[in-house]
Amino acid sequence: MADPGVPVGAHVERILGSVTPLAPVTVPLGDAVGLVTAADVTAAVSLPRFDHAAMDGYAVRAADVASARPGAPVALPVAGVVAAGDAVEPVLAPGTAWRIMTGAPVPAGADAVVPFEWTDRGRAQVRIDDAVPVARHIRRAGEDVVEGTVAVAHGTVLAPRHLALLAAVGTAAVSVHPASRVAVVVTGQELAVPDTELAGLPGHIPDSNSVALVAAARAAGAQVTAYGPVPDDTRLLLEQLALAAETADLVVTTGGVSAGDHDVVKAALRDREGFWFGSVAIKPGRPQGAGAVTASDGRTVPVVSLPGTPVAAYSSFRLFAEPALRVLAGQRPDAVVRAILDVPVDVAADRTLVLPATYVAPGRVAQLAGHVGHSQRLLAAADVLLVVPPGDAPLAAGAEVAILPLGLPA
Ligand SMILES: Nc1nc2c(c(=O)[nH]1)N[C@H]1C(S)=C(S)[C@@H](COP(=O)(O)OP(=O)(O)OC[C@H]3O[C@@H](n4cnc5c(N)ncnc54)[C@H](O)[C@@H]3O)O[C@H]1N2
Ligand code: MOO
Repeated sequence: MADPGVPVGAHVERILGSVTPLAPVTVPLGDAVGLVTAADVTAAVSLPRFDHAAMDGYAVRAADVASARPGAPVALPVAGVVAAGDAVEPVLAPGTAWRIMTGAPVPAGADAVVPFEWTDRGRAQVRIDDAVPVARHIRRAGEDVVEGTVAVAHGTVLAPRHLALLAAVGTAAVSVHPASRVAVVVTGQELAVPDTELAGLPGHIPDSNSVALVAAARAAGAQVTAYGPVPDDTRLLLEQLALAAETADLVVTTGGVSAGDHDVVKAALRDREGFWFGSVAIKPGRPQGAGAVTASDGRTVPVVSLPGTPVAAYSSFRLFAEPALRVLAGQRPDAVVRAILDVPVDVAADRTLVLPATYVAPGRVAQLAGHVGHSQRLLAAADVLLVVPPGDAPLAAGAEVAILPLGLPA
């Protein structure tokens, strides 16, 4: 009877056991997109920084124009003009108006802005056709963010909107966990780099795992270096692994982890302290390995060893390597996304199934027809992978299921 394998969650936990967030660095906002804040960021200046006009028009005291009605206007002398960027601190005397542009500081003493459309746009004197309530068309200092309060919290994945907010509250640089460095080491003497002329090389196939995993790690925000293909030789593999660990925060290997005569990754690492090779209760992706090596500078570099079969390599990367990348980046390891099944799916009693599926409507997914376990064509055609945990009965239409989205992050 085959080993049922350890549960998916237990294997994730094993990997995360040797992963800690990367030490924070301070980077300019322009370099921070996609990185995670390592501390709360407080506002250096309020937003808005000062009371400013929200419309082009006239700053007034609301009381001075309270009697204005269409047909019974009020006239006020215009004391001056202030535009956005004028380095002035104007003062409004009672019974006067300042001509003011959107974004300009509201003169002290004014408490409302009358838009041009309600006036004759006069320059020396202005006719105001209607009353305005106090505070109308003024954006108050600090009404959005008050100086000294938290603008962006610790643990935020910095998107363009967060960077804009940080800039707006006077922040030029931010403390973040740096982008992780991932080494992808593919193994297998059958592998040829993709532009190799295969005609004279019977038994060889294009290396697609390097392409997939380099791109997947980049899409997850990592800086990636590819090593290999490494032939089935433990000495060469250990050399490449040691080299890879020197400049990586995580090493991902593919191939050579099952039961064959040439399963080089397992042969090279299985007896090392801290390494584990065995079965995970999942299909595809049953044979897996994990451990850590020590770089020459003393860093512990986690190693995630994925099976070579391309669909298993990709889905295992998403399930087992990405949580480690999230932790390195300062995020929570899990990023569970769910969808509703449009049609039932079979489950397995003893293992998680990973199945290609497409969206049939927003939030509703259906397994792709013709699933044969290792089809790279179906993986490429899918929108999501269903992650169906072990169970006793098929999951019904309408049931919620965890998914791995396959699109690129927005
Ligand atoms: N006797 C057993 N045989 C196998 C078992 C088992 O339990 N007992 N498990 C099977 C399962 S499940 C999987 S998955 C594979 C995983 O094997 P390995 O990780 O050792 O991978 P390889 O043997 O190196 O390769 C498997 C397959 O994938 C192709 N491959 C590998 N690397 C690449 C690449 N970079 N690009 C494209 N294709 C690649 C390789 O040529 C093989 O066809 O083991 C089963 N066997
Ligand atoms: O576990 Mo493997 O099912 O062929 O990826």
